[in-house]
Amino acid sequence: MTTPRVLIADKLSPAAVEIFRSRGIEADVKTGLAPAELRAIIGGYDGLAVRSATKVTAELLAEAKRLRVVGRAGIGVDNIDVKAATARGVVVMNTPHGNAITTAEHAIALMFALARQIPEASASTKAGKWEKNRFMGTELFGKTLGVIGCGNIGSIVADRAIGLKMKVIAYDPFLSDARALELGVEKVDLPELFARADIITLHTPLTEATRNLIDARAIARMKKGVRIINCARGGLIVEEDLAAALRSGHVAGAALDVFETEPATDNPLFSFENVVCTPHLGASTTEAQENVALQIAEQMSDFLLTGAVANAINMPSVSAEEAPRLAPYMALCRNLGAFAGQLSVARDGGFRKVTIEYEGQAAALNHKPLTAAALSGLLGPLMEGVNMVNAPVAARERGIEVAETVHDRPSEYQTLVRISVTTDRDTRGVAGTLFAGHRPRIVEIKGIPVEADFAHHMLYVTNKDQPGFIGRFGAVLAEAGINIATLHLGRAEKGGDAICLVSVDEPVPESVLAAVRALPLVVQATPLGF
Ligand SMILES: NC(=O)c1ccc[n+]([C@@H]2O[C@H](COP(=O)([O-])OP(=O)(O)OC[C@H]3O[C@@H](n4cnc5c(N)ncnc54)[C@H](O)[C@@H]3O)[C@@H](O)[C@H]2O)c1
Ligand SMILES: O=C(O)[C@H](O)COP(=O)(O)O
Repeated sequence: MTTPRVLIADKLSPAAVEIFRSRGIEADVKTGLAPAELRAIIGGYDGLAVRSATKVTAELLAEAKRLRVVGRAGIGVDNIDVKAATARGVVVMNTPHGNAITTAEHAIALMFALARQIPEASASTKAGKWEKNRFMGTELFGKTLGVIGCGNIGSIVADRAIGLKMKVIAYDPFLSDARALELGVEKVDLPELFARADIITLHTPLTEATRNLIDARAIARMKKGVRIINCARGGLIVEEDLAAALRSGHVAGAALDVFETEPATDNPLFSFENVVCTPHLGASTTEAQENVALQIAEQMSDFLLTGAVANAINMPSVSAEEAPRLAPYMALCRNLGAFAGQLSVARDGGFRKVTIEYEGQAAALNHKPLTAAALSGLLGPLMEGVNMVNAPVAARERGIEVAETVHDRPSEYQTLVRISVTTDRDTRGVAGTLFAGHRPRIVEIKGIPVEADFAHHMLYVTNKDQPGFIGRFGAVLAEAGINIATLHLGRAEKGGDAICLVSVDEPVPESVLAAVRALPLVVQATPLGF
């Protein structure tokens, strides 16, 4: 394996470089590059590590021919075109917990800053004004805090606010009653939160559903004198609507760490005295930056070196312990998928449904990545650059139904995976096992037992089980100078349907295939490659 190369494109703690290098990965730090500069060099890297500054766009990904992973040292991935990355088979991973406490603390700090006008009071005091009567604050004790988005950060904010003796109400469509009880928050719907909260704090990701969540209509439903804190993402608030509400006095103040356009150097909200601003500092503590840098470097290294996948947005997880155990199964599933895919495309042109069955030891494994591997093999004949990241999406986009069945019945084999593909004409199944615990081997084709290893060049022939086939078949290949490496036969019953799977030392030319197909007793012949 060539040494993987990673580009660190945003400012990360030096701990990240140390981790990459200690794992034998080449790491270049090039921050502040213009999009064109980044596009010009991205082709040389297997991994890209970013924070929120670098925009990982479809245009950038189009140049990233060798890229396998984008690592976000932080939480929000709205600066990464995850759909485009997925389509190109690039894993996107983040560090979901590394900066959560730090960001929650920033939200609490902003809440105090807002309640006591600390930034303004500090600036005035330092200017020698001693304006003791100008700054009259508001107590947080007993006030109602409305938390919108009660995930990792929102729940830490809630916990700290409860410690301050605030009443916490929360709106989050995915917050269960049990979790709300555990957190000590009251679960409410959005209109109720707007109507009751003295202070509102936002902790949702920026998605199409949350964009412009706080607009003029939402603000009109809030209490007069409400204060709003945003440590999540700029696009959650319509900034002109907030400015209008600050002007009218409906909103008493706002504290913003994030802005619709960043870097925010010229924003109409800057002119308000009762608006506290920080330059996207939510995650900026030494501790959090150390956490996310270490974590993303470890995750990316594990993936690039062992195939382990942690905290991926667009792929099932594979733990570092599982990765070596799953590796031979992934090869088995990919090859079985490729077998079924090549056969179905060659014979019928496409598939409608694929069923993947796991039996014996395979039944106890994490089968999501195995199914993804099977789909990547299956779709190989239909699309270029398919892998475990983009195959499940590609299958969905093509309307292919994917079913997984895990059997707990005793299996004839210690471990078995079977892939059945339904086309408009037929359903064909192929099953395989791991020989000696690691070597993928075919054990059944269309219900007919046959034992064969996967090989680079193979020829799959179905024929009538009658004397004379093997001699003629061998002669056709021999006349064409094609050496048979292995030959495996199977039949449904004496004199019935039979199959012949051979591995050969070179690809079988079309003229030879035609000669094989013309032989008496031959039903079909399909070249396969693995
Ligand atoms: N300012 C910063 O520096 C900084 C730092 C870290 C994270 N963030 C931002 O904070 C966001 C939240 O981070 P997290 O770690 O708590 O994420 P999380 O995924 O743990 O929590 C997000 C919560 O939002 C909820 N949610 C989703 N859609 C919603 C909707 N329409 N209405 C209400 N709730 C909804 C989810 O159910 C989830 O519980 C991140 O996506 C990121 O954008 C900002
Ligand atoms: O989503 C995040 O993790 C935060 O917005 C932090 O962004 P940053 O890494 O650019 O500080």
